[in-house]
Amino acid sequence: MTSQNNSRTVGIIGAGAWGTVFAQVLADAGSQVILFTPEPDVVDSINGYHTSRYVPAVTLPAQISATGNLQECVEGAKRIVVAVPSHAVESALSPLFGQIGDREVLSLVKGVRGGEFMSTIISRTLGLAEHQLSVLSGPNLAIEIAARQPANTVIANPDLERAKGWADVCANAYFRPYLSTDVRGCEIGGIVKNVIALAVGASAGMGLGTNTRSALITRGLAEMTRLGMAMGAQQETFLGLAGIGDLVTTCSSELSRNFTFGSNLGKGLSVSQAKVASKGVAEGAQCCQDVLDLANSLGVEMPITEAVVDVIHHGHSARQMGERLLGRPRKMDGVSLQIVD
Ligand SMILES: NC(=O)C1=CN([C@@H]2O[C@H](COP(=O)(O)OP(=O)(O)OC[C@H]3O[C@@H](n4cnc5c(N)ncnc54)[C@H](O)[C@@H]3O)[C@@H](O)[C@H]2O)C=CC1
Ligand SMILES: O=C(CO)COP(=O)(O)O
Repeated sequence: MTSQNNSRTVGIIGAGAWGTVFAQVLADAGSQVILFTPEPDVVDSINGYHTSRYVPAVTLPAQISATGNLQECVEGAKRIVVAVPSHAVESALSPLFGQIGDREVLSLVKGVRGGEFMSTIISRTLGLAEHQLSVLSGPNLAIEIAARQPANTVIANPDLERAKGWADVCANAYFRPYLSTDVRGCEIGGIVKNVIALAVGASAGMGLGTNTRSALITRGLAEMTRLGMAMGAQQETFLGLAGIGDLVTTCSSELSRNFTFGSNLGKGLSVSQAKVASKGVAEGAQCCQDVLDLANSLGVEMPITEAVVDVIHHGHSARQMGERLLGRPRKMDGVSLQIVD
């Protein structure tokens, strides 16, 4: 099936859980959507049966088709969405360098690599002009949205008209975008919440309850905000959907791969066992070292992130993580904006 070359055709690169469900969001808002994935069984399943193993028990709208040919995905598309995991962004997009023209691009990716945010890497890899890329981030568990449960999100671009353009294309009866000019803040929120969800998941896996969860969410918000402020983000972003909103969702749901990954660690699985058990990419495990490196380069203190890195990369147990955080020196309550707290 090929896309129709009209103003409502969107090409999505990446047909995992979020790319596929976002295709449904766009189709329900009136677009034709063509998904690219290198997985032939997923192409066949979407084109032949309107189903995908990434979103079980969901029948996708007829306006969605799939292709294993990257050029076919983008050639008829008026707008382009990037929905691959952070580690695959460069390999997935590099064949398209210089071919996007003046079309608008939207990143759904939540990750950081080598000190660079996804907006920077995607823009460079595709050869985009300034502000051609918008970022979508918020409390958006794909499986809930697949069931058309109400969800809000944030679309960010320093040029608000471009963010509005994307909001017009994806707003529907159950999906409501808010707007922001704070791309960096939205990206930091979407990254750090995954790391904190690993810690919260680990505490849940150890059998700990809601007090521990609230403590980690609150102090996690402080870490996220400190890093964001040190990087020029706006403080209010972290009190919005892309900050506390996504943090609460990801730290509260067994639908979250990061929460589940952490929970498996808390139950005693090794990092490699937890990775095998994971039903999709857990970006927090992929990116926690990058977040810590970024924080260290700026002199920002992120004790929960540091403890997560020690579990993911240095063989610490979930129990050791808890002991270490509880043994820290006394602090003042509240979100201090001092980079060292
Ligand atoms: N699943 C969710 O609820 C949400 C996910 N996100 C973010 O969206 C991004 C993608 O996540 P998911 O779709 O959930 O991942 P997933 O783990 O469900 O699927 C990953 C997809 O990427 C594809 N892929 C891998 N390498 C590729 C390549 N080189 N070229 C093209 N496709 C490639 C795989 O074939 C697979 O279809 C992540 O950064 C995640 O944090 C953001 C919000 C919600
Ligand atoms: O970003 C998400 C929810 O907003 C998805 O979280 P997980 O990647 O942990 O499943």
